[in-house]
Amino acid sequence: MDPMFLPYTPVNGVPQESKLATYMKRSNDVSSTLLSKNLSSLSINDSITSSLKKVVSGTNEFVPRSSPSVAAVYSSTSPLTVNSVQTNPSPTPTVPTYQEYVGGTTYFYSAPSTVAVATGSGGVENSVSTAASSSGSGVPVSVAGCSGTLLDEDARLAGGGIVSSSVGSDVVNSGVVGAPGTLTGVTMYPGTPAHVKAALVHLSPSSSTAVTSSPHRSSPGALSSSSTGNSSSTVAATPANDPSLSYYIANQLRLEVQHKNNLTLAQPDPESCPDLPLEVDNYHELVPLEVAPSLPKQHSIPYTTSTYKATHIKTGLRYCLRRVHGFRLPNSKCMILVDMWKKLSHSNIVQLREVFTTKSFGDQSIVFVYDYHPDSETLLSRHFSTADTINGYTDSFSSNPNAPRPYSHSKNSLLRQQHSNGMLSETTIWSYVIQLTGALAVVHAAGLACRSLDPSKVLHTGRLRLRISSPAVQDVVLFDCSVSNPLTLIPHYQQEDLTALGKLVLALACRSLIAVQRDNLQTSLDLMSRTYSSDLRNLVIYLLSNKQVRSVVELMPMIGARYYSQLDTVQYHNDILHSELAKEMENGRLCRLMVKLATINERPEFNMDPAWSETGDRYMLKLFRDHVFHQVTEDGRPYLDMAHVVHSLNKLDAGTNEKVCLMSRDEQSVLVVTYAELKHCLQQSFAELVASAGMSKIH
Ligand SMILES: Nc1ncnc2c1ncn2[C@@H]1O[C@H](COP(=O)(O)OP(=O)(O)OP(=O)(O)O)[C@@H](O)[C@H]1O
Repeated sequence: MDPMFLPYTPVNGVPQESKLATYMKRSNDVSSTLLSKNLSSLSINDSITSSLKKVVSGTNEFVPRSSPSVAAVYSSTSPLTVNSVQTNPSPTPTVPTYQEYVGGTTYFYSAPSTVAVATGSGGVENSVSTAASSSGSGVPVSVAGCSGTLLDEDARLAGGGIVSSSVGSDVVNSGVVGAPGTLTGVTMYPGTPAHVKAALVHLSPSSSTAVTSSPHRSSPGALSSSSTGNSSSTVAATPANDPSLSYYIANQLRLEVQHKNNLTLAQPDPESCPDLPLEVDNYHELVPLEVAPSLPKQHSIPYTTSTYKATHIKTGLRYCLRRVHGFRLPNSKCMILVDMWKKLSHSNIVQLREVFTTKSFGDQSIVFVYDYHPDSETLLSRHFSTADTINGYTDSFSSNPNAPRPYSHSKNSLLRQQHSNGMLSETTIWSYVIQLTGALAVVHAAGLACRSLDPSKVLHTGRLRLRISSPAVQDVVLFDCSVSNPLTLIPHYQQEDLTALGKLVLALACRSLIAVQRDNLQTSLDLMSRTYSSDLRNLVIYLLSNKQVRSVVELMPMIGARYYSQLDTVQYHNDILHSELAKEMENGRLCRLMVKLATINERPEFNMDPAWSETGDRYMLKLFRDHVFHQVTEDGRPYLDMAHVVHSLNKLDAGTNEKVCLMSRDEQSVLVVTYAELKHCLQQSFAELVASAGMSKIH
């Protein structure tokens, strides 16, 4: 049986079942001197008035607003003026009370008898206005630990005020929600604001009943009243501000990220790749990133290569491993270049992490480890048709590149491929040019050369983002041992890079790999001029000319003002991502808060104390949890309002001085507490758990 519903046994005037008794026991420890000192300095009116001003003036917040209740009811009398005895001379007073937790002390105040029972749908405002008009009624009748503290069956029957009451089988409004004009510093959940209700009624008449219901604390009484049998949840939708739009990452971006996460987390399938080793050096969980080609591929290096996603054993991070089969490192001179590549970092280059040789694959292989970019695609597969995927930089016309061929054949093939692949926009091509020249500029400035700037070695990693992949492979695999200094050939390779870039741009403009074959160059340039600007043509001509020493820096003036539009696009996208990130950062913060609440609330046992989560500070947190998550409508259906949840958790996280009324599940007691105190309770309780778990800190 839930201890909440134990038979009534007054302890210091507080019903046992309210659990506030346990809370008060802690407060009893406070010395009487300290108590009287606290009491003399206590001025509820002041604090409430100030919080009232704050709330009324500053906010047109959605939920929850400060409710009237406590201060409105008890505003006109000194908190120390005990006159409840006048209203109820019984030794066990019959007026309802509320309690307030101030600086570690719980104060109990009587509700005015004139407030009486606020029943039905009108009860909310009735109770408030009545309470506000009853001067001299809101007085503390006792202090925690003092005898004569009130809250009993009679008081419950008397109802009203803050204390939610249940008379017979009637569901009685708790009278906690008030007219905005009578707001105090105490927060009670007021339900959906009037303007939203009106909007909802206007937009969807069928939902009006749902949103007009006042939310109530979950309570047995309330639940029993849902005899209509309608158990559906009520969702307080806010059409003007759809929560899914306002609280969470945009859908398209979410799908993108989710897809990338799925790929990142993909696990190896031992059946499809039985030969893959379980571990290679510091990496495991190898997943091939390319299907085995049916025909042997033409490579720019005379070795077979394979690409895998792998997980680092120690860090759990994912990497891309490029394995060159059957390669034996002739000497370690080329490692100078590897070290230079490892130090080079650019947003358009796939970062090289390390290079090692291994026999784990059953042969002598060399493995290049790169950053893993999920869902990336080579430009070859993205922009060139499958029929065209033989390496276009060799001759696809015949096995003999020197064999003569008719001009019309080449041109027709080009036109056919351009037509079937479709044209890329000039903006896209310039975007590619800007990114690739940016990468080349950094590589060349570092004294290196890419040596692999062809469509199969440029990755498209989403949203027009390019990265040059597989750096350093050629430097190692094609290393000429006869050269004493590996850096001497770099200027030559840099010139080759520029030629490769020219070919790539031309191929993209013609959407054909055969466009870059020597015999087709003129035709391709003509075709290109038909659609694209002369600037782009001049850029290609400059890159393909070999009469001069070219430099990537000289491409800048050709790109010109297009840099600005590229920069604008990138920054605009960055702004969007930032705002999405801000949303998710807030969600992460709330998630951490909820994790803390969940680890504390209803914890079955802690340090051999089964009641740990049910008493003291933790009890307040439990009531707060109910206040945030377990609101119900008048007829007992769940009342779901994301805004209320978010708002309440934010206040908890901020530890505001605003007060909130927390009601026990049996609706017999109400605890008035500030968010600051709740936050303190949360921190204390969680710190106890962390310490007990033997951990230093959890964020
Ligand atoms: N760093 C990386 N992160 C994620 N995926 C990658 C990475 N590098 C390559 N890939 C993916 O792995 C697959 C194979 O890449 P690879 O470079 O081997 O292309 P390829 O066309 O097969 O080249 P090659 O002709 O050299 O075999 C491609 O789909 C590519 O998108």
